[in-house]
Amino acid sequence: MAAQDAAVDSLRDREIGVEQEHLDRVYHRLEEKIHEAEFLMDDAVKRGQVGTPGALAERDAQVFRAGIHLNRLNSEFEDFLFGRIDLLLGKDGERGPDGAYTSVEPADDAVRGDSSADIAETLHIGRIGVLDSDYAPLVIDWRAPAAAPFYRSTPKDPGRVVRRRVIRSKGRRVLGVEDDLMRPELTAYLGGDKLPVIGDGALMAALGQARSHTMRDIVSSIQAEQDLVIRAPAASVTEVSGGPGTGKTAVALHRAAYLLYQDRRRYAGGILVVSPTPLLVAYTEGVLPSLGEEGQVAIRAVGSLSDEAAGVEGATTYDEPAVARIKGSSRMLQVLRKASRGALEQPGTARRTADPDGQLSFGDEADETAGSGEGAPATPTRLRVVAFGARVELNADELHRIRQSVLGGTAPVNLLRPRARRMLLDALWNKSSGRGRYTDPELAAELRSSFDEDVSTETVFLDFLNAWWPELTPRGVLAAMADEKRLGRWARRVLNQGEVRRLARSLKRLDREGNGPLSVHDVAVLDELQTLLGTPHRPKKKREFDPLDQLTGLEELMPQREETQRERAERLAAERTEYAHVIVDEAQDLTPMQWRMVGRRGRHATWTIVGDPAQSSWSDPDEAARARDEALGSRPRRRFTLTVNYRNPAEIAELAAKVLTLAMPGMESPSAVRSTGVKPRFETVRDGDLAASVREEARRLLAEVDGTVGVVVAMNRRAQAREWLAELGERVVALGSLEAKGLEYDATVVVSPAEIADESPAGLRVLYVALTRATQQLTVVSGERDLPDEGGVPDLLRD
Ligand SMILES: Nc1ncnc2c1ncn2[C@@H]1O[C@H](COP(=O)(O)OP(=O)(O)OP(=O)(O)O)[C@@H](O)[C@H]1O
Repeated sequence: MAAQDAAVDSLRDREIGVEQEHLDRVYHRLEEKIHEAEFLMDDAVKRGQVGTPGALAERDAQVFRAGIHLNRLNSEFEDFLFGRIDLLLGKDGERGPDGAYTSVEPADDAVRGDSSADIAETLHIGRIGVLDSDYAPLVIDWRAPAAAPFYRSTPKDPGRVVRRRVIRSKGRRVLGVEDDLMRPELTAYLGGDKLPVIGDGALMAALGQARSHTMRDIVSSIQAEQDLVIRAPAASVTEVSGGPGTGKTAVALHRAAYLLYQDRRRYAGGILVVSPTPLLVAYTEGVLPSLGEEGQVAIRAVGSLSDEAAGVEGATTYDEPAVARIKGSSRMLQVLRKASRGALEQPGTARRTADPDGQLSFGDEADETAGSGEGAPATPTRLRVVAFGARVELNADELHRIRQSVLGGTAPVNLLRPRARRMLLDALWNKSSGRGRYTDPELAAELRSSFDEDVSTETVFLDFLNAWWPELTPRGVLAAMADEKRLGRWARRVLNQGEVRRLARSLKRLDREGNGPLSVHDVAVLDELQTLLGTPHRPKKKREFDPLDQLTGLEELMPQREETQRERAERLAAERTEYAHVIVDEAQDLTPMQWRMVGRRGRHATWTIVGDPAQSSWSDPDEAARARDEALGSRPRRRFTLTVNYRNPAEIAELAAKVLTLAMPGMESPSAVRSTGVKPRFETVRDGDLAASVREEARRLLAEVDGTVGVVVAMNRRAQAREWLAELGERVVALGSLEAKGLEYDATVVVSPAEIADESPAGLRVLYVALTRATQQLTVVSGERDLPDEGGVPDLLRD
């Protein structure tokens, strides 16, 4: 036995040596390329000094190319080279642009009658492609067509692949190799020797690794069904569904990298990834840089998607479910349409001004109303100006009619101000003595234009216009909705009284300008208001001219420039309002109002949408599905389903499936790819001390696993749970049930399933999410409310 082990070890060492030699060759070539690039940069600088337009253009082009080389080659990839495939002879002898043979199917005579065959081609796969000096491929970029068989080939459908090898390396050192044999029935030869096979597969090795607080890329172990999604053509909409842990998030991020590789020019318009929570953004944002992509992809939480509305920090608070339900619903749109127009009228407190008729007016003696009293200045109800030596006045009714007439139609309110101004002048003119003074049209027109000029530059008129048709801000309108009476008017026949009260109350945290903490659902409301209100055009400040700006993408490739790649990505994301491709992660959770917000960012985009209806925390999935359809319009869709759960061991998946049956009867669970033999544990609260029970369990799990422990509680226990765990160090995280979405931990503690399930109408689905976060171990801690049996199993999780 020992002799056999030693033989395996020496075979493994030999194969590691073989790959080490290859990696050495690759690095040697990379160094040559770096020297070339440095030379190009030097040369480019010299050319820049010549100063003729031709030389400058050439310099720019050279700097651009050299920038690409330097930036990519200097990137510290931890495992630059990670895969290899050994292939049979292909059907045709054609080579693709990367130097590899293109055929997927083996030639008819590739396998001999005695089931033996020769390896005709070996390809190494890495994060970027490298050609040797004769343009033969040393490493193929993982996204190139020639690399597809590395992911697609299976023993059932092997194509030309005989052996698929995952190479583990760090920097310049190869640490290990794991092989999968795709054609075990063959006796294959490589250079006359029998093809060796090491280990039993890379996938299991990857899945067994401890988790950290950031997601890893899966580039070396993408599975066939996932690869189909990643490389699906970009046209229109790609929809991916699949249960927890099937790799939807991973696939979506790899797809972003693939699309950029495939058509960088097209996606220079940016890729937006919409994530449900800031926690999931933080968890996933390292994946794209590890794939060599950064600048063009913006990963944003749905609560910070609308910069205009939310500011850079975004929203992190959550409304109670009943309020979230109102704010997210498409009924809200009707309310906002009315509010955005109604907010022009400001009841305010200023009615008690010194106007002789007891009315608020602008003009003559009684105008200084703005700023009097507390709260917003009231909307003036009279405009009085002096024209041709006489007073001309518009009363409340006349003003009302003008307002209604300007507001007819659907144009954004703030953009209607010039029209309002014009109609006011028309009305004043019609009442003035100027009208009818001349019959000659030219003279009449001249008089009219000097009337307009005189009246519209008068302070009285300007102040009136500012108060009567103020520029509205989304936050200001939102704050106006905190007034229950006004909101009641705007929501008539749309929301019932109870809903109006709840909604108004939830907005009381904002001050009059709308400053104050925003909830995640407020953001989509603000974004909608932004569209309904519009932004008046203001001339932009001119930027200084920089010739390098003309080369798109150059800044991203020039690490020595002041702005870092990340800063640039953030700036571009903030400046961008529309994207070339939109990826929606956890799409089942977007509310109708959020779909509208996201839809506006991808009006001309192609889309990738990943989600799982069984994990939806939105109470009316049908309504959300309709809103999704509206956002996507009639674009054709291509649908994929992922079926294998790579995260949870079978023991945990089985338990979660019980809740799935309650939450979505008839819905199938994905099949778990591995089993650990460790069953979930059930604990009940001891001595009524929930904190101590949870803490003790978290501590126990910390000792059991190498990586992270997540403790999931009902949303209203979030703050409490953080305190319970404060002393246990950084490997433990406390999460509200809605925050657990998309995340994973080596071990999790789910606290009181009943509390989580009762939290909202979608509570059972939220519980299903909570139960599917662990890669190794799960403990459920039950309180009284969970009605645990003698084994501690809560009511909801019993057979
Ligand atoms: N092909 C793969 N090779 C290695 N690991 C994988 C593979 N596919 C998925 N995983 C791992 O499985 C875990 C789950 O993946 P991911 O978070 O993308 O799933 P998901 O479908 O988005 O899950 P959920 O719906 O629960 O959020 C991650 O740790 C991911 O790295």
